[in-house]
Amino acid sequence: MSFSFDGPLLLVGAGKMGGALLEGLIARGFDPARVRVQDPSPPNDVAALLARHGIAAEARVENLPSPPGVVLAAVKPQMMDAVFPAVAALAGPDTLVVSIAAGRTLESFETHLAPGAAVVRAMPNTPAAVGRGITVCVANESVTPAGRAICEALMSAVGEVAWVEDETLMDAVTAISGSGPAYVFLLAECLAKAAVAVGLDGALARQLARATVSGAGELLAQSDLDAAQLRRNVTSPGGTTAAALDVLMAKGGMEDNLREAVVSAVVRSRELAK
Ligand SMILES: NC(=O)C1=CN([C@@H]2O[C@H](COP(=O)(O)OP(=O)(O)OC[C@H]3O[C@@H](n4cnc5c(N)ncnc54)[C@H](OP(=O)(O)O)[C@@H]3O)[C@@H](O)[C@H]2O)C=CC1
Ligand SMILES: O=C(O)[C@@H]1CCC=N1
Repeated sequence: MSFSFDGPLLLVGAGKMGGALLEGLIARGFDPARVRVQDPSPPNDVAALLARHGIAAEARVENLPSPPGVVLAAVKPQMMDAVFPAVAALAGPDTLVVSIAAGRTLESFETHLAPGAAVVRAMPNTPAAVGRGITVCVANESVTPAGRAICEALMSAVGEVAWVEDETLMDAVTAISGSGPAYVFLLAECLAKAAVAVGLDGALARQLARATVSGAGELLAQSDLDAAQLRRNVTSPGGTTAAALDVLMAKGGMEDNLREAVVSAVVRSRELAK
């Protein structure tokens, strides 16, 4: 994997998502010596990752030997206006700014940067930590093909990458793939609770839920069949799955519920832009 930019990678906000990206990048060969991290108090698991690779977590990064090649802005959207102006002051003419903040527009970064600054708005997800993420990106007009290639190299190190040209689609992307892992983890939680309700002990319930959700996910990833066919393959006529799906697929069931949930996430993403 080649990461062809000069200067350090400056990660601003090494929390759950910034930490997951860094973990994935280092695991796939990004040189930790090129990383600077601004985060006054990373969570314990990220602090341990940084310590393992000799990376300091700095309360505020000020003295860089050269402008960062890439700034990865990964603080909470609500904090970005407070944090980003000082970070923007470190940027040079060739710095590529990549924001992963939900809702925050390209314009909200451009206002703090010199005219013509290259900015990408990206939406990754936490499976990036195990190289199984998906990131959707949109670039402003100043991002060159080389800038896109740098962003593509960074994000494809931790999973799949897709680009959109219409920034307004990013709210929908956020609601689907950014937040989506939480919906799947909730499914695993609910499955484990249901298992207990029908008589299994908690440990076996959690084991079955974890193996079933991750195994089904892996089958979906590896199979040529689509999700609907894989579902039909489990569903013997008149059998147990059909009995369960009659409940889940009833009007007001999972499809309606998930659509409402996604719409709610889209609305929230738009609110975070303000
Ligand atoms: N979590 C996810 O699945 C995804 C998150 N995102 C986006 O990633 C961003 C981060 O989200 P997430 O990782 O969940 O949030 P976290 O709160 O886990 O991470 C943000 C980190 O920034 C730290 N921080 C606070 N102040 C500063 C500062 N002045 N300079 C640098 N860092 C600071 C926080 O510390 P402290 O906790 O002490 O405040 C925290 O460690 C958000 O914008 C979110 O929209 C995008 C895709 C998926
Ligand atoms: O919940 C959030 O706002 C962030 C963005 C997508 C996933 N987590």
